[in-house]
Amino acid sequence: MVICFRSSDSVAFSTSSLQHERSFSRRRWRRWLTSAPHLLSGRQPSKGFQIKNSNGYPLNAASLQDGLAENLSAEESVEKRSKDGSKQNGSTVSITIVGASGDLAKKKIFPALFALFYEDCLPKHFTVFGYARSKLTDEELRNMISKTLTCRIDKRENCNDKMEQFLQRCFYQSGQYDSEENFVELDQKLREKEAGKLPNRLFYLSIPPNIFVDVVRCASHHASSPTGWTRVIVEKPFGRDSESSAELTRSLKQYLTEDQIFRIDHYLGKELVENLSVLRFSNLVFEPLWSRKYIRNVQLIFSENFGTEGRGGYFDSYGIIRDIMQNHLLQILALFAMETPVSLDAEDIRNEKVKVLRSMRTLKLDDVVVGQYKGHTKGGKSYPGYTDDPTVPKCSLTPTFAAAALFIDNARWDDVPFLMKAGKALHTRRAEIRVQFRHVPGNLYKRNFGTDLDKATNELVIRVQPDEAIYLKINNKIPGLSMRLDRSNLNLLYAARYPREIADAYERLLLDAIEGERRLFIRSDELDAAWALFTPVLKELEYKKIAPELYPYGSRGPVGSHYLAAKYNVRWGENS
Ligand SMILES: NC(=O)C1=CN([C@@H]2O[C@H](COP(=O)(O)OP(=O)(O)OC[C@H]3O[C@@H](n4cnc5c(N)ncnc54)[C@H](OP(=O)(O)O)[C@@H]3O)[C@@H](O)[C@H]2O)C=CC1
Ligand SMILES: O=C1O[C@H](COP(=O)(O)O)[C@@H](O)[C@H](O)[C@H]1O
Repeated sequence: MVICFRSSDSVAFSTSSLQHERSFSRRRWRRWLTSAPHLLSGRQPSKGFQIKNSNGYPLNAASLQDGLAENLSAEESVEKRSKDGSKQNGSTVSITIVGASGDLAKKKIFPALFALFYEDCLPKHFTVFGYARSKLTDEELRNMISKTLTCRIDKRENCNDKMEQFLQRCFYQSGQYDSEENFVELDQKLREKEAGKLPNRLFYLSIPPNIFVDVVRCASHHASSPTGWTRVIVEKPFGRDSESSAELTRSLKQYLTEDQIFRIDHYLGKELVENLSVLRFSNLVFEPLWSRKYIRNVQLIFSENFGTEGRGGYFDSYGIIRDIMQNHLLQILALFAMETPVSLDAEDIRNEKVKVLRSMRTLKLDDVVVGQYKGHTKGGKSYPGYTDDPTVPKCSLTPTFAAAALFIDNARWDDVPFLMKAGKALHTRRAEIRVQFRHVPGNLYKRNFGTDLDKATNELVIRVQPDEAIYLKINNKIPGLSMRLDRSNLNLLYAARYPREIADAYERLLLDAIEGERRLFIRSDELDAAWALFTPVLKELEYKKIAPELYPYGSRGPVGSHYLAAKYNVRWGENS
């Protein structure tokens, strides 16, 4: 039996307005109950055994018992807790991917839904709808997505059967994004498939941002669930600056409440980013060191070894700061630097993230370096420059690389540089967090390190991708009769420790959205704080027409980033 037991599994039993829905799926209840027979028998669990959600909260056993006391089966008990508590013939979830013909839908969303289906993590009754302007039949949609579905290396059993079963649950509706009529048609099709069950509806906006609001208007007027929940996943970019982001939020909130909006940042769904809080808050050896007292600097590094080919049209009006720094890297920074949340509830975590973001110093132009890749020939192969893309203006000043020094003006992080670096068309593909610790005061072994004491400091590296790993650089003695020191890694390499494929970030996030878990989605005040930090410098770069430093495709990026780091006595981590 495949057990769908993820690290973000959660039970929302809080009574706050944002959290009062019962977000725990029936299938997962059933599995937990099966794995905890004492709950059914009424026997006390053996010492040390406690059912918990992934956030570490004990399950509200009393609530479970309530249902059981009425002689309801576990499943019926959960059913009874469903939103309207009515005696409907079960509930169903319809997932509509708006922009189903697009790159993200094909590359990530359909494959993630299939992976969830394969793992038995989707509700028993679910339907997937593709919606876009392209004229496709159900069969054509199935054919299109079947090409992108894969089974994990270690999960191939019945793969073809499972794919077929999944595809049979996929349907297509062609329509315009601003046509009320077309959304009425979608609603009719959704109703048909929902077949009288309590309908819950999730819309995934996998479309260019200029049509978000049209879709939300039409969907909320004509295709939202009449009795169940309706949620909307919104893809980035959430605006270009503070004003446009606030405007987007205002427009969406004409039709949706904040708790219906799931702003996705897929980096928050990555395994090693999820693990950040676990590493920090559940290991005594780290949390006490997590401050200016012991940490010299923190580096957040993103690099890709390919350019913007094929996405130049989108990229040129955003650039790397908006594409990567303002969202992915800043979200990681907030999780890294936040104070201990009151609990692992979504609102408690997001409250702490907002506090960090609001304590940050607005970024200044002096603390930013921008670059743009140029064409390069290596080993007889030619790589195009950014402006060689026909969808990019020849005179574009859009940065494809940026480095920035950020500061958090609070007691914990006062004066600690948080250096960010993000770039396209660099020498390697990598995302990592590097924490460089201070020197050991009065180090007895300092003579053994020569003059460069920086080389002797500890460094913790959290490699988000590829080859997920957490390693700590330490000093040790080389075995032998002389006293010679060496640098070694205490290394948790995920591939060695957990020899199974790591789930894609979109799987975790889709499942969370289906279950109403908001912890990994961006709240509007977080977004405002993130834009407040970057908007002035983005405007200044554009207003002053700052020319980016050119760097060759496949290189390590502009040397300017090293000067920026040096200004704060920082050396970028190895290989970056
Ligand atoms: N692709 C990626 O890797 C990532 C994408 N995103 C975001 O996800 C969203 C979707 O991305 P992606 O799939 O790449 O986008 P696409 O450009 O592939 O667009 C998705 C679909 O939207 C429709 N569409 C495209 N352009 C227009 C237009 N100008 N007016 C109306 N409809 C249009 C097309 O469908 P049809 O013509 O059939 O209606 C297209 O298939 C975007 O917001 C993007 O920023 C975020 C992270 C990564
Ligand atoms: O959001 C984005 O992310 C991708 C990188 O995602 P990854 O999961 O492959 O690391 C990036 O290529 C793209 O430009 C950006 O919009």
